[in-house]
Amino acid sequence: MTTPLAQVRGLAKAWPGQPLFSAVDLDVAPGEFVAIVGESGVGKSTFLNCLAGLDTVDAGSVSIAGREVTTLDETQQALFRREHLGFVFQAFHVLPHLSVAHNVALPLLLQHRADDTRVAEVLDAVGLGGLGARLPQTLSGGQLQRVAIARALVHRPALILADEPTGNLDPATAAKVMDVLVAQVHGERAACVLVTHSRTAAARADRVLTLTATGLHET
Ligand SMILES: Nc1ncnc2c1ncn2[C@@H]1O[C@H](COP(=O)(O)OP(=O)(O)OP(=O)(O)O)[C@@H](O)[C@H]1O
Repeated sequence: MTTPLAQVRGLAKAWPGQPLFSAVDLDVAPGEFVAIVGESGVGKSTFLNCLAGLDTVDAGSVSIAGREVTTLDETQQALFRREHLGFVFQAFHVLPHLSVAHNVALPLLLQHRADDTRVAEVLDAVGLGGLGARLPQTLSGGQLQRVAIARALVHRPALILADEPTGNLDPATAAKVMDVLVAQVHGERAACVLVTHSRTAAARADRVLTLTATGLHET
């Protein structure tokens, strides 16, 4: 059996006065695409943040690429994320004063691996070829979402975490974005955890799991 790229055991999380989930177990293999669905407010985005070390956990362990993420200090977590993770947030977090190409290049620049050819390649892949010199404010919401996706993929991360990446897109563009994610996962053997309310997007995953208060369940 392939060693999991991400392994979660007994994860539990509550906000003050608001228990979310407990007993969450998950294995994601390299080259595997997992979709997580579930009722609004159950804690899907929080779960992704826990995987990325962006939110603390109350119990359990998260191992990614053989490293126990929950025991790293903040600096170590930031370096770990930079190298191993690509994160597509619900809010795009695109930097307004940088060009589209510069925004997409950031993960490479942070690792001192500038690569204009790769930036052009991912912009092409998400249908934004030729828009690299533009400023984000001149793009539509759907185009900004694709900038965020290109930025999450540009450094070929081992694990892609995507929070509703097609939420702002029309069906045709959403399908194209899912094509890019699937190609990255299956072509580059990245692992991907996608959180979505879209049945169409979830259907592109290898496995669909439902998050409830008592864990992740096969659907
Ligand atoms: N930093 C935070 N501090 C306190 N409560 C929070 C925080 N982040 C999220 N929550 C609360 O935790 C609950 C779960 O939020 P989360 O966004 O993880 O759910 P979700 O399943 O992704 O929801 P949706 O499908 O609507 O996006 C919500 O009630 C939210 O208000």
